[in-house]
Amino acid sequence: MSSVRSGYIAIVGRPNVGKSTLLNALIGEKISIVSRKAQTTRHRITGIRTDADAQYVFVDTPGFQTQHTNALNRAMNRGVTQALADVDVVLFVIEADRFGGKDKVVLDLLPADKPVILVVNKTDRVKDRAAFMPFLAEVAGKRDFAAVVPVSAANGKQLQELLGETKKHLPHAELLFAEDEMTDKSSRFIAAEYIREKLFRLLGDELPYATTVEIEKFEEEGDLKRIFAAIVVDRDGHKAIVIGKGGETLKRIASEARQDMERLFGGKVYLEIWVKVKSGWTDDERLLRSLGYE
Ligand SMILES: Nc1nc2c(ncn2[C@@H]2O[C@H](COP(=O)(O)OP(=O)(O)OP(=O)(O)O)[C@@H](O)[C@H]2O)c(=O)[nH]1
Repeated sequence: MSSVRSGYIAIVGRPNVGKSTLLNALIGEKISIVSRKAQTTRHRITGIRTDADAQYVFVDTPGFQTQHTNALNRAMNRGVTQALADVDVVLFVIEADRFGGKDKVVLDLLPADKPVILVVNKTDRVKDRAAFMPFLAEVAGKRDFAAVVPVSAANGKQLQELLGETKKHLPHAELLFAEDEMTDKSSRFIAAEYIREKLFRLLGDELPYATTVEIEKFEEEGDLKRIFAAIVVDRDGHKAIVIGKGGETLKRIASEARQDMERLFGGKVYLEIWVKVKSGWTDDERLLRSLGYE
């Protein structure tokens, strides 16, 4: 049996409990964007943390990111539960000072037979320590949690404990992802990867084989990033596919990629994308290199 553990983890919870902050705190600087191959799997990988003895692969569970309860309900119907069936362990995040209806909605979605760790976040905000213990006990009684771990994602408190509890539920397995599949590439590269990922997701089989993304300008002003990107195709017909009827496809690609970037970069993003035809670009070695395909 391998002494290394490696598995999939979903971070769920109602909007605003700190899921993105927690993910970023757990994976640190090492941001891993999925390769094209990996995107064909059911989950989108949002980050990978590799320690000497464990690899934690965090996956996105669509539906939990939303601010809108209606959309959350719709997502539930689309089978969020099913998506969770594949992960090894679920981190269910709540805030340290409340457990409300929306938390309950999420909790009720979690498969009964899956290890779920209750992550009580934002402990730095707890003022009334005497009231916190009974609160913890009450929430902890709402299901058979694999563990209960109070943390502060923002201050990096108790994250080792959380990783330790999480690790117990990862299968003994060789690394799911080789070290070289993990990147700590530049924001520029990540921006391009997000757009590629949307292209792949929205166009699927229709995606023209020779398509790539070029970041033409990447400007930062405080918290705001202005990103100008081109989707490069090699035929006019392909351009039409990427743009879609009435520009719908391109609009969706841009809007979804922008939301992902804002989540990852933690600030506002202004994203402008256009589609460029460069015939025969696949043969142009210099261009390929400039796009990161060396
Ligand atoms: N005080 C405190 N604030 C936190 C902590 N973790 C996250 N926050 C704040 O809580 C807010 C929501 O955090 P996010 O990480 O965006 O929450 P989320 O669950 O990913 O939110 P959605 O994307 O809407 O689902 C932000 O303002 C964070 O700065 C924490 O440990 N302590």
